Amino acid sequence: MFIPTLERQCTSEQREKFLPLCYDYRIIGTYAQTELGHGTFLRGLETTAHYDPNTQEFILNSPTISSIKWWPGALGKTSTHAVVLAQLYTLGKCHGIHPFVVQLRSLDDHKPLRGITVGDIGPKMGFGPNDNGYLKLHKHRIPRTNMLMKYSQVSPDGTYTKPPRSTLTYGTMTFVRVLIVHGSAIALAKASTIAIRYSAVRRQSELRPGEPEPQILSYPTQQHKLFPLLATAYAFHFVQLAMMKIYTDVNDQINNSNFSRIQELHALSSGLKAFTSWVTNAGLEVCRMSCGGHGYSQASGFPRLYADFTPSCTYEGENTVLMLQSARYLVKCVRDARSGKTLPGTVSYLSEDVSAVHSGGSSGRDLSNLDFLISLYKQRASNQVHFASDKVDRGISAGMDLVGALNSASVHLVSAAKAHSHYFIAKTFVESLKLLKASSELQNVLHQLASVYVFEGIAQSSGDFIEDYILSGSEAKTIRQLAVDLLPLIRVNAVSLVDAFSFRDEVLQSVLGRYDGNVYENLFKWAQNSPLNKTDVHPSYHKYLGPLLKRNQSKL
Ligand SMILES: CCCCCCCC/C=C\CCCCCCCCCCCCCC(=O)SCCNC(=O)CCNC(=O)[C@H](O)C(C)(C)COP(=O)(O)OP(=O)(O)OC[C@H]1O[C@@H](n2cnc3c(N)ncnc32)[C@H](O)[C@@H]1OP(=O)(O)O
Ligand SMILES: Cc1cc2nc3c(=O)[nH]c(=O)nc-3n(C[C@H](O)[C@H](O)[C@H](O)COP(=O)(O)OP(=O)(O)OC[C@H]3O[C@@H](n4cnc5c(N)ncnc54)[C@H](O)[C@@H]3O)c2cc1C
Repeated sequence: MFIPTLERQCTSEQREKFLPLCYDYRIIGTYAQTELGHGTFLRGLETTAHYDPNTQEFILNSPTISSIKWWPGALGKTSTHAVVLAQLYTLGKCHGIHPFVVQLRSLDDHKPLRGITVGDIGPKMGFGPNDNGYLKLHKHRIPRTNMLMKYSQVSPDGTYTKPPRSTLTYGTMTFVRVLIVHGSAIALAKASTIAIRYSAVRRQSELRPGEPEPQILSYPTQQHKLFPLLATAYAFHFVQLAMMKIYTDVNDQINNSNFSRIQELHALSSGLKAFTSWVTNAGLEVCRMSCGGHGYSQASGFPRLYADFTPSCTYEGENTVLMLQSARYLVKCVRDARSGKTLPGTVSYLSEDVSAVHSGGSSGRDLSNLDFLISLYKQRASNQVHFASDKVDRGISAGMDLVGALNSASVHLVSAAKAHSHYFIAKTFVESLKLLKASSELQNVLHQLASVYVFEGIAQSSGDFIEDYILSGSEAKTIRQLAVDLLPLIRVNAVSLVDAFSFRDEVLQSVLGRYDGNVYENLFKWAQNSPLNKTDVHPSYHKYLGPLLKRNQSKL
């Protein structure tokens, strides 16, 4: 995050000064924004940067215990520099959060500089090798030119020039949220690879006396656990491509001082980061548990994969907070639509009349047609967004202010943002396949994946579709069955579909997911390397177990 921030927030002179040092690994930096007391509420950050016009320096301080920077990756022991987000004060006025480049450690002996106290925050659930750290600043002075001044400036006499948009400071977070969508796709693809390969190797139980034990991948329940997640990994792959394209386009516009789509990008990236990381987080556990006991071994690769992925739901914007950010924009879009304004692409459906025609019992509608089903996802999203928006309006009519009305409707707002994100993902998956140049055989296989993703997505949220009369109960049941009927067809290509992710064994780091499927021999070999097996009799025997046993044997 250090380099992307410099690339996005530096003036051209600052780029020339700092970026070569980064690219050549002459300095190593981190992004120090979160504090002990605040991670979400950025306007509440307490670190201060007071401008001293006499020396043309900023004086940085951590004024309270809660202002100590806390969590930044590689801050504890590795980074020589940091982008520090601090409240800017100049000529006696506070201008809010701004980014400053701060050198933390000497480039000669790596010791912390004067006014800098840094260290590691201690063991975490995962990311063991990463020294997430703390930073306490005490009257630490930096040159005026170390404030990143592409968008806002402080002149030598202390005069402040404000940015065209205050939220431009948040641009790096948007970029990383887009990367996390990619990270979700990768993590779920890895977990699917491990679980499906292992399920093809593992044989268990005797269905009928005398018959060989079947591969567990042949059980419909195992397929029902894993194949929708496999399809989701493919869906997220296409979504991250689409998300990165939108990000690049909007970022190019921003670089040309066109800020018209910055809100739409923030809302979409926030919703997709939250949606994909939540789904992936849960999916990793389903994949682990589908591998039985061996899934719980470090040898499976799942414990580390989960421990390293799960903070994706928290960092770079806690998921609930980001869903609320997305929903806040959607409510604004409903208002704009109702006042006749044209809405941008990813939200234009909110101005369409997508009112459902209740299907009743036998609808005669083609419930296997993906384009039709995507229109139902659209209906569901539109209904949820309008419902939540109306709730906000009712809150205001009841005398609440906007903040109060948004907060009171927040549970529904999160549901609406989830439905919006889900519609975007399902639509993007189906549309991406139409554009794919592939053989008819491959198109057929991918269509099966898109179908099981769309069917299962409705099955798992059928309440949304039934409550709003988008589907009847019997139609929802039919769609649920359509998903189950697809499973044996996907089974034929399941291993090939995970092999297609092309994870090398060294990257997958999983004995269960080895490409050669030689699991048992390698599990046994892996166990031999366990530290506990260095000696046949563990040293602790002589200190504890031996004396205990001998003492009790003498009583026999
Ligand atoms: C091109 C090169 C590509 C290279 C790709 C390489 C290949 C990659 C391969 C694989 C990828 C896998 C790897 C994936 C992992 C990536 C690494 C992950 C490591 C990350 C480590 C974690 C780092 C961190 O956690 S850094 C700290 C993160 N902190 C946050 O995110 C804080 C979250 N909180 C907030 O953002 C705030 O709540 C808030 C600012 C959103 C809201 O605060 P507020 O109350 O002050 O404001 P309001 O709600 O009133 O909003 C005000 C106003 O601002 C708008 N807004 C807010 N944020 C933004 C934004 N980001 N952009 C635009 N606009 C924003 C908001 O909408 C409001 O607008 P209004 O118009 O409504 O007023
Ligand atoms: C592994 C890891 C790496 C990190 N790396 C970095 C880094 O490099 N740099 C950096 O600056 N930070 C980093 N962070 C910090 C991270 O960005 C924050 O933890 C994150 O932004 C969440 O903020 P918080 O911890 O204050 O959670 P909080 O916001 O306190 O969240 C706690 C709960 O409060 C709820 N909540 C908060 N606000 C609202 C609201 N307005 N409405 C409804 N509910 C709300 C949340 O939904 C959540 O359930 C990292 C964190 C982790 C775990």
